[in-house]
Amino acid sequence: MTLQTNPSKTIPLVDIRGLRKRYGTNEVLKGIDLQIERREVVCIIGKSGSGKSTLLRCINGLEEFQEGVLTVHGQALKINDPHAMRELRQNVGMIFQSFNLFPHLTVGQNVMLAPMLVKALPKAEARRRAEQLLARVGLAEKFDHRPEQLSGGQQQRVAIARALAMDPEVLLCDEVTSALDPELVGEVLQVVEDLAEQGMTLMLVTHEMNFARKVSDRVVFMHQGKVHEMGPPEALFSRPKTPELQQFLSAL
Ligand SMILES: Nc1ncnc2c1ncn2[C@@H]1O[C@H](COP(=O)(O)OP(=O)(O)OP(=O)(O)O)[C@@H](O)[C@H]1O
Repeated sequence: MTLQTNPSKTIPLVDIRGLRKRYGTNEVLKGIDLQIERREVVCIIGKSGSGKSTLLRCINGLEEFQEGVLTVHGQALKINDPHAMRELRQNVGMIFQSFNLFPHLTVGQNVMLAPMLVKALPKAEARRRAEQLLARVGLAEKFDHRPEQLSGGQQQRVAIARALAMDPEVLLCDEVTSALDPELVGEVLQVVEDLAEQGMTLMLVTHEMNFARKVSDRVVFMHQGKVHEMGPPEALFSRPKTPELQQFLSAL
């Protein structure tokens, strides 16, 4: 009898091995090894300049890297292969600090655009999906509004709906509340928390430590371009092992 294995059970959704990235002579990622399982919520923390954003940008192909292997859903990221990169971008959603909505389109059109252009989804279907997603982020009634008529928190929730419209396997969030007024942070974090509870695989770069503690399955502390320490949030925040993490946490 041959033993059948289920590849989706054995291969991490995101698999990063020996990743090195340089800007000129400045090595920003110095050999990252990190595996993210399906449905896992991983928060990445660390000082400014430790390479957190660069790591996320490598995962969705926005940045080239010089060494290492990065696979998503078992497919290796090949920056020079446009077909492979198109597939990757469908599997990996990303939300940035700035919302980057198209100002001349309505909220609904912003959410419908990529599925129609990239996935060739018929307009009626794209509309139905956009309506569902906007309802999911609590903005059903804003479908025909322009982005400028929305608060920053609402615009970020539209950006989340737009990323979800491509049905990504994993969603990368890069400091999604950093550009918001403090009173608008909570509504966006709540949407992200809901996604986590619904089983979305998430990688979040965040400075919101309470949030990281609450939603993460695992927290990764980056320091000088390396994964310096990682573990479950209780252990990492309450019993940091390295002086660098102790220092980082005590400076907050
Ligand atoms: N496009 C670029 N060109 C040259 N250097 C860059 C570029 N982007 C980032 N860097 C450098 O790479 C290093 C890591 O930057 P990165 O933005 O990944 O850090 P970070 O941990 O996300 O910081 P922050 O918390 O401030 O966003 C920094 O030294 C930064 O100056």
